[in-house]
Amino acid sequence: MTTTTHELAIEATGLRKAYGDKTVLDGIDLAVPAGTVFSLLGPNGAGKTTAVQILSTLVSADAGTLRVGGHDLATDPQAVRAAIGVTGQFSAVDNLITGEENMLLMADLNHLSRREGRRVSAELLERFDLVEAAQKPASTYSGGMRRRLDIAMTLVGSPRIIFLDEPTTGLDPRSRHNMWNIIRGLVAGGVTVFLTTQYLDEADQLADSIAVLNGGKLVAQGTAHELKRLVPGGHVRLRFTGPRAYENAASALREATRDDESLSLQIPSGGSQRELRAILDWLDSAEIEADELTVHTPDLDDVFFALTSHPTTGPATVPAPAAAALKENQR
Ligand SMILES: Nc1ncnc2c1ncn2[C@@H]1O[C@H](COP(=O)(O)OP(=O)(O)OP(=O)(O)O)[C@@H](O)[C@H]1O
Repeated sequence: MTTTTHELAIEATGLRKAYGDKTVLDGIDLAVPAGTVFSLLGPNGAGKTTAVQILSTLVSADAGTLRVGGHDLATDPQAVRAAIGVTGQFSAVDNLITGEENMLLMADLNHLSRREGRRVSAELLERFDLVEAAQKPASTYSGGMRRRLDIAMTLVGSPRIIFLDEPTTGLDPRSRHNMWNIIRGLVAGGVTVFLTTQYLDEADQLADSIAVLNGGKLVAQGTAHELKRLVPGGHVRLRFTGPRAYENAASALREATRDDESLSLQIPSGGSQRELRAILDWLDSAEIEADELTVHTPDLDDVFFALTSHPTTGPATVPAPAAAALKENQR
């Protein structure tokens, strides 16, 4: 790590925003360490894009203390703008001109000299595999190429913080994986990435830290691992080939859920080494042999559904035992 958690690239305290009588962000606190990927998740209309628009100076907040790149958003938006790059759902790519012309236009907007602009454009077109397409109009580009060009254009100004608003929506699996590698490359170079996404596997793959937005509040925050521990659903599954062993095990393991058809038992478990050892020790001492043991941990889909199933109830959607589990986990 080249950074410490003391260096926060993005800091928000009490961020509020309402449109008319609709409160979109109802007092949000965020802390994103420099050089990490932070992912904001939430259902459609939760306010993810609004958060990006505010933090990137495009829209003003109603309240809150906000710092981006060490600069106060209220007093020094110009410095914030110089430190960040934004690629959104509505791309900055001009379809009527070529990829290279788009890049050079960006270089002009960033006040690079003609020579420096050409050098940076060529380097980025190469890095994002767009050299062959560089002389063709952007209107002929595929969705994946357009996103790559969009990010390349964002990087012309060498931002240290990048906001990526749903960067892989609509891309095929290969292009999504390409984009993930690009994001990993950016972070390896020390860039901080603020990512909004509706793809939970994307947050799982990329994010150091994830926050779930629902009903105007952050209903959970933590690593993917911590969030997965918030929801029940983790279990160990024991499968037996013979009905005798199955019945013996079922009558002894009272908390297990039976599946008589597949002769399997499901035991609630967080999947820790200690819990697995206890189950194995118990099987040994009861002289019962399971034919298969599998561990199921909840995935981010389980977490998302559990935390965002009540659109209007706000933070109370985090079940108390789950909140305790997270606290325990963070100790
Ligand atoms: N300029 C605006 N004027 C009025 N309402 C707005 C405006 N911009 C956003 N909203 C409302 O604020 C809410 C949050 O919108 P936002 O686009 O931030 O959500 P989102 O989480 O990014 O959704 P999605 O995943 O669908 O992109 C929505 O109800 C939206 O209709």
